[in-house]
Amino acid sequence: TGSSRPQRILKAVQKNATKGDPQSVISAIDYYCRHKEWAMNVGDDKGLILDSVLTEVNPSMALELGTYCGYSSVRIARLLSPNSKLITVEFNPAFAAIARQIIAYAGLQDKVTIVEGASGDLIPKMKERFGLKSFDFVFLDHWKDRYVPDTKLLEDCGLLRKGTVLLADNVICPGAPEYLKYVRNNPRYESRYYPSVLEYTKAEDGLEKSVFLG
Ligand SMILES: O=C(NC/C=C/[C@H]1O[C@@H](n2cnc3cncnc32)[C@H](O)[C@@H]1O)c1cc([N+](=O)[O-])cc(O)c1O
Ligand SMILES: [Mg+2]
Repeated sequence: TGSSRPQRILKAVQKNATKGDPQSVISAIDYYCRHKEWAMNVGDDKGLILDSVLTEVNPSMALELGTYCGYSSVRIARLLSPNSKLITVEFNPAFAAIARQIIAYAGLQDKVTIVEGASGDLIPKMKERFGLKSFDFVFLDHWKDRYVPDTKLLEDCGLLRKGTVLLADNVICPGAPEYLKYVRNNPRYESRYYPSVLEYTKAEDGLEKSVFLG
């Protein structure tokens, strides 16, 4: 049988990027997915917004839901301060295996922990497993109908603190309408929409940044 799209993305990284250079890994994936084969990475346009929000928050503990090939894990981890960590959750073992190799190729394996499993099962175990109090930053980029239940779960498990920033991909395309309703009409969140485009296309999409007010 042939290769998978994630495997072809890994090959493109190994062929075109420089080991230990996160920016070259990001550029290699963006080039491949823009010119050869589309893939659901947050991409370069929305990636710049992710970078700026992340730099502003400067999280010690970051969480990503939906690793896929690890593109946004690399984008996030490359901007973390020393001793800061990213935990990224992925339930497809094949995708997790590719992401692990791409994150390692970028030289960011010491900053990123990939946890295999379903977010709904793993979130309640995070405190005990990682001895953490709360997350400073959460990037939501997994199945869009999981954004609301997992946000509620993060609240209920005491994993959000006053000021934690949630950043959600695809709130327009494919869309996360229930999530927008949840965070925008909620006194516990201060929400703002960052307009952009769907990765590697001209279609409208954007990121929703929501600050948890405690
Ligand atoms: O569907 C999209 N993303 C879903 C992402 C899914 C990824 O997160 C994992 N996952 C899902 N629920 C999970 C629960 N727990 C753990 N991993 C999970 C899946 O195994 C996959 O690796 C999408 C689609 C488009 N699009 O244009 O169609 C564009 C985008 O930017 C997208 O993000
Ligand atoms: Mg996405």
